[in-house]
Amino acid sequence: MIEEKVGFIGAGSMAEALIEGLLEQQIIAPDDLYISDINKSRLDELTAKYEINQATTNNALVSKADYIILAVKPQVIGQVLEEVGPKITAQQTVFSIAAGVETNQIEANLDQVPVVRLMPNTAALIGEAAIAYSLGSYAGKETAAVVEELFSASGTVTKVKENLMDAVTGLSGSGPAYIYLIIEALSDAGVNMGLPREKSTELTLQTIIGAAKMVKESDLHPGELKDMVTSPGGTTIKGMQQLEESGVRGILYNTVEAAANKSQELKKE
Ligand SMILES: NC(=O)C1=CN([C@@H]2O[C@H](COP(=O)(O)OP(=O)(O)OC[C@H]3O[C@@H](n4cnc5c(N)ncnc54)[C@H](OP(=O)(O)O)[C@@H]3O)[C@@H](O)[C@H]2O)C=CC1
Ligand SMILES: O=C(O)[C@@H]1CCC=N1
Repeated sequence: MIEEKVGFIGAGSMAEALIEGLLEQQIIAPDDLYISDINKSRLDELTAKYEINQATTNNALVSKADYIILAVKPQVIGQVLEEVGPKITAQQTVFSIAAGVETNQIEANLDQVPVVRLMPNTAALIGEAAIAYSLGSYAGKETAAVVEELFSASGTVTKVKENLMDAVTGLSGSGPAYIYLIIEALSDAGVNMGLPREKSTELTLQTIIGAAKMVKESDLHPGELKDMVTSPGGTTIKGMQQLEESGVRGILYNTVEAAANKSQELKKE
């Protein structure tokens, strides 16, 4: 367990996923975790649920935490930084999980403080997040080690150049939602063909988990694995024809591009 104190400004769904990951994996003791939020009922809910500390103001949290995680919406990051920036010292580290917000925008409100831009996803709740990060101008190897220490139990952690963070956001930050839609649609499709809902969802889930594990563990290209499923003149290739005719590849390109572009735009909002 780490000795440092961690504070979340913003107690929304992503903060909760990270908090649950940190506690579940025993990275930090509940007594060393602080949260603040303008929504008092949400704050009460999370502090009661996880038995963590509630800070009455964002600045009260800053006075307690070694690592400060900005988990508010991108649109309010500027106002939060104006409020807390003057109180943060170079002995602390600021993490921002806000989509689109660049480290230099954050550094502009701070005095030579190490800053980490982090893009997790909600699977942190179960230790299965895809997490990417980039470092600001005052963050070096020591800060990178802190990122690993804090978040590697919440999923995979990978460092990328900051100019790739919008792409990461469009792919893996938003990605769980795309997959949930696919799971729901496949389950519906099974029901449409007569399967009971429970069976259809169970079969859908295991198919997705199995296929993902095959790609991860077999070292084979997804195309080769697809070829192994498609018997000549069989059922799979007929299904594939439908997928290709629907333009599913282009739809996925466009989906990630649209989300990444939105991430780019958020920095200006
Ligand atoms: N959800 C996700 O899957 C992911 C989200 N992110 C990023 O995480 C951040 C949070 O997203 P998410 O958890 O979905 O959003 P939420 O809206 O669920 O959480 C944000 C919380 O911050 C509160 N808040 C607003 N203003 C302030 C303030 N001035 N001081 C303190 N708290 C405040 C909000 O209260 P109120 O609701 O009353 O405004 C809300 O409870 C965003 O920047 C997003 O880009 C990154 C990766 C994945
Ligand atoms: O939808 C959003 O803006 C956030 C960022 C990535 C996932 N959720």
